[in-house]
Amino acid sequence: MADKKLLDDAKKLAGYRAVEDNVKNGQRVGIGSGSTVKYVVDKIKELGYTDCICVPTSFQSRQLIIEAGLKLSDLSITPELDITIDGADEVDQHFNLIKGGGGCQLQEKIVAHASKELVIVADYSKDSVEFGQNWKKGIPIEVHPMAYVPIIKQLSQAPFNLKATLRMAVNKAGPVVTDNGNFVLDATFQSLNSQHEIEKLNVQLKMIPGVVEHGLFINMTKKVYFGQTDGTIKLRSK
Ligand SMILES: O=C[C@H](O)[C@H](O)[C@H](O)COP(=O)(O)O
Repeated sequence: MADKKLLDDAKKLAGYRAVEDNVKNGQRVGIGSGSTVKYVVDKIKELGYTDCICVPTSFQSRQLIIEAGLKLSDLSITPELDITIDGADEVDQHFNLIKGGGGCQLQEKIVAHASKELVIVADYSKDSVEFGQNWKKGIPIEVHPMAYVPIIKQLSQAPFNLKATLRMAVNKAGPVVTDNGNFVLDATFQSLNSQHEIEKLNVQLKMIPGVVEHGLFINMTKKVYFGQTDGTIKLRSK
């Protein structure tokens, strides 16, 4: 298992640099969720960008914005954003993202879609060549609670052939309940070999009644900052 301090330092590098390179004071900024995004908010605060209007993607990121004393908004007040900076659980060579390890995929995708640009910040462990190479927990799928059993069944069959399990809470009895009151399934797969297959799955999952959103983010980002163990940053862009 990767050293926690190394990972944390790498997250910080990526989060800080992404803000320095991409955010200007006064912009409308979507704030992603997860442990890496904390450093994004820290840097916006440190730079004194108090005119930035920040739209959160979860309860956690809302708290980060409030605690940093930054301007909080939402999509009903600020429906168009200049940029969103968010983390990811995996980024492959084609910039396919797996997100939702923290259960925030629904609001994250909505906010990213409302943004002109999505910039991803991550530590080196998220950097993959092949899809699913590093992230073994499967694709997070947010579902309406009443539908979770039929959806698990449907996912196990063709054309999906996914093995989905209900994500269970750690310090609470029962399932994880998202910020939107839904459940999360984690769907592992045997092989998703081509970009075509991944893109097909991206659409097919959304067609299942009861699936609210999923953690595949395809064709949504062109810029990813990976913090490295040696204190450098690997920037991948297209
Ligand atoms: O649901 C959580 C989000 O998609 C996160 O952005 C993702 O899990 C990455 O989180 P972290 O920065 O903690 O690795």
